[in-house]
Order: sequence, then structure tokens, then C-alpha cells
Amino acid sequence: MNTDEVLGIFREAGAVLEGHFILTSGLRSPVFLQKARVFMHADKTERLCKALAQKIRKAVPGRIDYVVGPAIGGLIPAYETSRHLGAPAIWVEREGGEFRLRRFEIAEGSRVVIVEDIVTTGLSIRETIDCLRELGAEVVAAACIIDRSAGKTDVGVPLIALAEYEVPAYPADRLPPELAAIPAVKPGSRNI
Ligand SMILES: O=P(O)(O)OC[C@H]1O[C@H](OP(=O)(O)OP(=O)(O)O)[C@H](O)[C@@H]1O
Ligand SMILES: O=C(O)c1cc(=O)[nH]c(=O)[nH]1
Ligand SMILES: [Mg+2]
Repeated sequence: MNTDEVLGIFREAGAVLEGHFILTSGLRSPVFLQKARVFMHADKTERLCKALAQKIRKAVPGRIDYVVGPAIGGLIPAYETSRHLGAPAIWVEREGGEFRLRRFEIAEGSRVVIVEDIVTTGLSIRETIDCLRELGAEVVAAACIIDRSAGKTDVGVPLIALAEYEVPAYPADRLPPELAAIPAVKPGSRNI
């Protein structure tokens, strides 16, 4: 599946929003990919995640013990991708602001692949890697449906993106005037 097909699915689902958005990193952007509007459709989610699983299989030799989704955005794509990889899906969720594997135990040396929805700065993936490494897991790769950095983000492990789509994002104190003129909204779940 190529980038146009992935973006086509997002557009068809009404998931490409325009306005003034506060991203999880604190950056501001005129475009927000509201993945929830894609993941509400099982058929669209299946097509995307089946293709992502194929890409992961090609890139990751050897065993995958767990697919890990960072909540909330990563829950559905990690679950659906895990189905096509034949590995169980678990998740990290925030407790006191930090990602924790609250509901599961994994053996030391478990080989895990993180599956995210969207990557912008890679911050959420790096936080997930820190949590998993503290538990003794080996993070063999991270994957996402759309990489908004278009390959520029370094998360310290191979990042497998189904699509790359570069979208502008600005520090809050360096907004272009047309963005500053629109009230900002924060769609994500960090800090709520
Ligand atoms: O690469 P980054 O700069 O970390 O940005 C991407 C992250 O932002 C969103 O999560 P968010 O924390 O907004 O909450 P959500 O998972 O509930 O959507 C998205 O699900 C990714 O996890
Ligand atoms: O960077 C983010 O927080 C972010 C960007 C985006 O387009 N979609 C999303 O869910 N999160
Ligand atoms: Mg998220």
C-alpha cells in the first residue's frame, strides 16, 4: 500500500482535519490526522494494519513475542496489526503522566514491536521504549501508520512507517500569523 492509498483512506474517513492544533509534543500544526475516525471502521483499519504487518514481517527477522500499542492512539492499530502478525497485543498507558505496562507481565528478553498510529517527533515512541527496556524487553522495531516527520525522526530503533506525510509543525512562540489567528484545540489524550 502506498502513501496515496493510506492518505486516501484517511480522507475518505474525514480524518484529515484543518485548523490550529496543539500536538502531544507541544508543537502547533494546521493539520491534524484524527486517526480515531479511521479506526472506527474495521474494514479500513484491517486494510491499513494488514499492509503494515506485511512491512514489519519483511523488516524484522525472527520472533516477535508481543506487539505493544501506546494508549490511546496505538491501541487499535497495535491490536489489528498483531492479528496479522500472529503475536499477542498488549499496551502501555499513562499513570501519573508516564507510560506503564499496568495490566501485563512480560518475560525479560521478550522481543517486542511497538505499533503506533501517528509519529510526529517520536517522543511517544521513545517514552514507550524507555518503559519496555526498564522491564528487560528488547524493542526490535517500532512501526506506525503515518510518519509526519517523513523519516526525519530518530527513535533509536528501526521505524517502519506505512506512509510518510510531511506536515508543518511550529513551536508555540513561532506561529505563522494565519495560525495564530485561529483558536487552538488539543485533540490528544496526554495530560488529560
Ligand atoms: O511522535 P509524537 O510527537 O509523540 O506524536 C505522536 C503521538 O501523538 C498522539 O498521541 P497523544 O499523546 O496525542 O494521544 P492519543 O494517543 O490519545 O491520541 C499519537 O497517538 C502519537 O502517540
Ligand atoms: O503529533 C501529534 O500529537 C499528532 C498529530 C496527528 O496528526 N495526529 C495525532 O493523533 N497526533
Ligand atoms: Mg498516542
